[in-house]
Amino acid sequence: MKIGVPKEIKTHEYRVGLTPGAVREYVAASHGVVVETNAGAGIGATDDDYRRAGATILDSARDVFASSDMIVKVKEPQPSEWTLLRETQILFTYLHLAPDPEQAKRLLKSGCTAIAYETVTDARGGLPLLAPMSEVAGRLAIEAAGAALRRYAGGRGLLMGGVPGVQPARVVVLGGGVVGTHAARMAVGLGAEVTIVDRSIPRLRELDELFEGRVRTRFSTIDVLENEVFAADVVIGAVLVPGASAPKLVSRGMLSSMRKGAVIVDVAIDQGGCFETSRPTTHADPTYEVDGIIHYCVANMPGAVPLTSSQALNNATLPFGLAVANKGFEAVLENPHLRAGLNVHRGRLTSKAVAKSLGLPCSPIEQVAA
Ligand SMILES: NC(=O)C1=CN([C@@H]2O[C@H](COP(=O)(O)OP(=O)(O)OC[C@H]3O[C@@H](n4cnc5c(N)ncnc54)[C@H](O)[C@@H]3O)[C@@H](O)[C@H]2O)C=CC1
Ligand SMILES: CC(=O)C(=O)O
Ligand SMILES: [Mg+2]
Repeated sequence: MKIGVPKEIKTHEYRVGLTPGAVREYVAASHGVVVETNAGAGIGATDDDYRRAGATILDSARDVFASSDMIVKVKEPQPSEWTLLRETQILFTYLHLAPDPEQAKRLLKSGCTAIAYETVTDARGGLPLLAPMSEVAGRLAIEAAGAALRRYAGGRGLLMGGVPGVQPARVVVLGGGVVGTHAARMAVGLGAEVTIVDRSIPRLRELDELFEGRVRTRFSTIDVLENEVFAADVVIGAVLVPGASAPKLVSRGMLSSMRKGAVIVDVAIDQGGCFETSRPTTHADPTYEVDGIIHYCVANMPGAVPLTSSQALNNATLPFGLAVANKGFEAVLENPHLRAGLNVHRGRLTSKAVAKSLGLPCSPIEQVAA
């Protein structure tokens, strides 16, 4: 199969779909790889590095899309890429379609087969292609919150861990999955007072054991959410219902009862965000203020640390990408975890959660594969 890697063009997105090391693996498995010139610039990989790995360098995204059976990317296609996608082409990337009807419409119209990293599953019930970026984003969330808490940035003027004799920041993490756990680890490490709110009691038990009493865990109810959010200096939004739009846990009305200068980092923004007042921002202009509360809602946080992120992402995507390259759509049909990743096929939506969030019909895979 011919695999194509265009350069990422989302604002300040420096990751790359395939690293030179991953290209070697595809080439070793007898696949051809074409890479857009400068696609690896963000991780310091030159065109020559890709040539040495066995890739052919092409001058434009148009050429890459035109000559590939499968496109491996990082972020959802941007408007200029929509028209380059072809019928029967496989697209393997993050999509986050639930809160993005325009993207869904374009993918359906293209006739392509789109596998979304964020809904591919594993045998343990996890999301193996989302997890590495959630690890990165969770850790970055605390760095972002620390910067936004500074007075000149509009924040409360608080040091995350305080100093001896002074109250540290109160950090409340909504959702104790991968993002939430990694955010909590960073916040605990800095000396903050950390509470994790989740609606899964088994998960709260695991977190209690993992952190050995260094975080408070709370079961998510309206009362608990209000009490915790109103007393917080930092709230991290890290909930996920796979494939679906994020539940709105914090309304605009609640902001007026929060501490002025408190910081919201809505990591779940790629699924629409869990604060009513969240809207996607970019690394170029990451924060804005509503009712005295600083909002940070960057939808591609890991793009800021592309060396770490591209490596971690490629480690996770490689076995799945190779399976598709080796077997084509048959790989999706025979592997339930890749099947969970299939969002769009030949003009139909195949993910129940995505279709429900978009209010569109869902076609089971048996129908679309026929
Ligand atoms: N902005 C960015 O750059 C990035 C965003 N993300 C996003 O971060 C979000 C979280 O991802 P993960 O941590 O990997 O998900 P996860 O599935 O590991 O964890 C989600 C947690 O949310 C909990 N939850 C669900 N509904 C809840 C509710 N109503 N109240 C309380 N808890 C609830 C679940 O029980 C689960 O523990 C996703 O939307 C993901 O796409 C991930 C990476 C980068
Ligand atoms: C998960 C995701 O959306 C990202 O890494 O940008
Ligand atoms: Mg995203």
